[in-house]
Amino acid sequence: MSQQSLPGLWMAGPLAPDLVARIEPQYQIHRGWEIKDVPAYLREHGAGIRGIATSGRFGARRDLIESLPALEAIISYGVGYDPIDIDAARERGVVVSNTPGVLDACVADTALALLLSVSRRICEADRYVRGGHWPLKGNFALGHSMKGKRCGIVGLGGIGLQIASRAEAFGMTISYHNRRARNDVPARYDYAASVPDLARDSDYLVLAIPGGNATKHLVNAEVLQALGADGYLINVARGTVVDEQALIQALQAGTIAGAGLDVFEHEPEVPAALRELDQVVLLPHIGSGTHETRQAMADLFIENLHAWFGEKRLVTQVV
Ligand SMILES: NC(=O)C1=CN([C@@H]2O[C@H](COP(=O)(O)OP(=O)(O)OC[C@H]3O[C@@H](n4cnc5c(N)ncnc54)[C@H](O)[C@@H]3O)[C@@H](O)[C@H]2O)C=CC1
Ligand SMILES: O=C(O)C(=O)COP(=O)(O)O
Repeated sequence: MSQQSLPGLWMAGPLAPDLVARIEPQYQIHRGWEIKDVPAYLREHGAGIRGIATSGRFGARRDLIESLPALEAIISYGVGYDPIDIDAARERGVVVSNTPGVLDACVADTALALLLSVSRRICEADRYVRGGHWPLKGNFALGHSMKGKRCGIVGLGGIGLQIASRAEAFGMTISYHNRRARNDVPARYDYAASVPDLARDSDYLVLAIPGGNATKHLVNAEVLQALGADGYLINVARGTVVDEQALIQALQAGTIAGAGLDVFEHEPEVPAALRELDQVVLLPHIGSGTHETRQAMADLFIENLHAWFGEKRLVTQVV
């Protein structure tokens, strides 16, 4: 096939090089982030662009979706699709896929790593040894045991359920908040009708809910107050779910005990006020960041891509 007759793909940002190398022979890739004059480029090439290849980071805005007349499908890498304008896609009859399921275990592992780190003060203790404080100041301060503590999960979906089973293995009890109670989860998981209610009854409030407008600042000053001075916040969801300024104030005032955060409101920028706090563990959005999981995500992304352009179907369809 000549390059011209391959399906055209608008790539919204630099996806993993090995993924791009795998699809490059079968698609004509337009590297959107490298194009200076997008309107002029689209006037010339737009008619051949049938797909957008993107991720939960790069998204797909309404203006891009509306400016591609031949667009059929948005294929996204990652499960979260909050920066993809789903309404715009639906209005245009454009289908959207993501990569759910294959990353659940990995992201749940990250959540548990954060739970352990804040409870046992692992990162602080590491800094204590490296800083040469041990011989001078003696034994390090005590942490908290996770056994017997209450783990409240906001968003009991694919990732949330894997967090629940791991937390149970550490001897924790599980409660959760979703829009509705689930009847397909263990009956011992208590349902809380609101996030403040869940926070009030939790020692650890763990966020595993989608981002976007519907969940923006769901965790605010009221929720943090409800979590209380002995409570910890763990966020492996999206930075936008938490009012970051309210979180900083709660941590500085000791309204909550600490936080473990993989995601931030304006990542990769992380407020200096958070970086200064010892009781906070900060990760650079590595929830799904293992070789194995990224490979599985790339495989599912490519399955969706080929399924759409080969058979007009998607394996994991959002809309
Ligand atoms: N830190 C990281 O690297 C990663 C973060 N994520 C984030 O985790 C999120 C969850 O992923 P999955 O578990 O695969 O999704 P999922 O769709 O399986 O689960 C989400 C759960 O949240 C619930 N929910 C959705 N909106 C809600 C609302 N407004 N109020 C209450 N409950 C609500 C749903 O009913 C569902 O049970 C993703 O959307 C993504 O933003 C996902 C992968 C990696
Ligand atoms: O799948 C998701 O939603 C993710 O957050 C995955 O992380 P990434 O954006 O691929 O680093």
